[in-house]
Amino acid sequence: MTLTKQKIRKTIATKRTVLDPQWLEKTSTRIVENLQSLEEFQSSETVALYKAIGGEVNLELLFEICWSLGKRTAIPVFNPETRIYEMAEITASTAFEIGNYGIQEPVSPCLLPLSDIDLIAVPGVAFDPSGNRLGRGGGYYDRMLSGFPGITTGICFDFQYVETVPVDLHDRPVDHIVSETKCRKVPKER
Ligand SMILES: Nc1nc2c(c(=O)[nH]1)N(C=O)[C@@H](CNc1ccc(C(=O)N[C@@H](CCC(=O)O)C(=O)O)cc1)CN2
Ligand SMILES: Nc1ncnc2c1ncn2[C@@H]1O[C@H](COP(=O)(O)OP(=O)(O)OP(=O)(O)O)[C@@H](O)[C@H]1O
Repeated sequence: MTLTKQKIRKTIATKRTVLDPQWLEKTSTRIVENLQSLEEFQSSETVALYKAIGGEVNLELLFEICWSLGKRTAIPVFNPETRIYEMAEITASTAFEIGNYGIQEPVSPCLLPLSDIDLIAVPGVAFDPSGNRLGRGGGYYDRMLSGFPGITTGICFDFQYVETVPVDLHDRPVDHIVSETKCRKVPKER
């Protein structure tokens, strides 16, 4: 029997609340290193990252690394009119404020069309070997990714890599899953 989405969210959320901040930082650094070893990351000119909340892998280091490599970076920003997330460019001089769901967002977003983005680093509550992703439940990334032609890379700690994630029709699998121990390439559908 597959666990329901709600049940997996609860199990992982409990594990996330007890993470040691030092472990989280150290392990996030290893994940950032692993992500940099991906060929698709190396060849990307524009990458979308995220501003971490509640026990998520912290990608803060990666923004500066991207800029020093000449890559542009973006993060999701909430559009209150459409109630969907869009991508906005982030530079070293971007000013942030606390946005929707308590996540940092740029004060004056400079929107980037998804077609300008080569790779999206996707946060998740859990991922499975087929690249299926369980998110926080808003369906926001699912909606963004449904119109995205580029590479998607799931970002998680090993404890979030589970046997199976229940899938819905709208769920789009990611192309890779990067954790602290490895970069997993998701096998293409046969
Ligand atoms: N860092 C980060 N940015 C992101 C996402 C994400 O998962 N992580 N999103 C991914 O789509 C979008 C925001 N979606 C979100 C959806 C729900 C909740 C949330 O807190 N929901 C429940 C609690 C569930 C939980 O903690 O797991 C709540 O409202 O209380 C947060 C963000 C866009 N930006
Ligand atoms: N591409 C889409 N188009 C329309 N509705 C969608 C789409 N993707 C997801 N939804 C809706 O959003 C809701 C939440 O979906 P789901 O439980 O898969 O979220 P999630 O992937 O865990 O969340 P998130 O992507 O925000 O992290 C569902 O009611 C689903 O029907």
